[in-house]
Amino acid sequence: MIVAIDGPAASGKGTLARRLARHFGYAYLDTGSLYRAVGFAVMQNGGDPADPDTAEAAARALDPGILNDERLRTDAVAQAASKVAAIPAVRAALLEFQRAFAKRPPDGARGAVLDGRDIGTVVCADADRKMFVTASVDVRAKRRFKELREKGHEVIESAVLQDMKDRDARDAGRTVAPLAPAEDALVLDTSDLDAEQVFTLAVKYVTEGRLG
Ligand SMILES: Nc1ncnc2c1ncn2[C@@H]1O[C@H](COP(=O)(O)OP(=O)(O)O)[C@@H](O)[C@H]1O
Ligand SMILES: Nc1ccn([C@@H]2O[C@H](COP(=O)(O)OP(=O)(O)O)[C@@H](O)[C@H]2O)c(=O)n1
Repeated sequence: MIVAIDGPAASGKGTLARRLARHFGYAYLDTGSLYRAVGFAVMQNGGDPADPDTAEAAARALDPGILNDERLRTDAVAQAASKVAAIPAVRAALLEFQRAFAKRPPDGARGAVLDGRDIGTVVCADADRKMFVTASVDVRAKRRFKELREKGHEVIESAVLQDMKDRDARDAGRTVAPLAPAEDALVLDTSDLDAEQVFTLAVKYVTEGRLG
């Protein structure tokens, strides 16, 4: 069973994906952390995340050991991630890792949940279940602001909102694998739903293949 979850920043995809994976005993891959790790590596070397050769080299040299590093979770790294993510050679370099994870999940798990921007459209276009989790940009910026504040980051709400708008525009506007719901995805607008309500809907959908 492959479950694909896509959506814009701070829509709640990671929260949902992690919980679904735990519930069903599936493996979980946060594909955004791959792009964040590439953006972070370029920044560490003082490079330009928008430079194709620099970003591709960082993607090819990616060390999966860094994927859970807290330093990837900043807004600056998110911006760099969305710049490297618009480069086709970077996406190509990361594709095989994601597909292999979905096909042969680690630890013999019987399924995999992947979240990102292009899982249902490109990485796992034949996924058994596809969801597109979204919410208004104001709601998403509030969620991310609260999350970053709780982690002790010094952030300004208006800057988080502006960063999110910039990133949404870059992710939806790029030519390769733009952010968009797959034709056969279940769209869940979580603007007025808490994480528990979203999880309940998603469990029903994964189990039954539909909501009605
Ligand atoms: N339905 C929801 N309602 C309110 N807050 C939520 C909801 N889903 C997730 N959150 C919170 O919003 C923040 C962003 O969620 P996250 O799952 O990281 O989003 P994404 O993976 O889409 O960027 C987190 O602090 C999370 O706890
Ligand atoms: N499958 C994916 C996942 C992330 N990304 C890029 O990586 C950036 C960071 O993704 P993320 O999922 O960690 O971001 P959040 O939604 O957690 O804020 C996004 O803004 C996209 O540009 C992508 O292009 N394709």
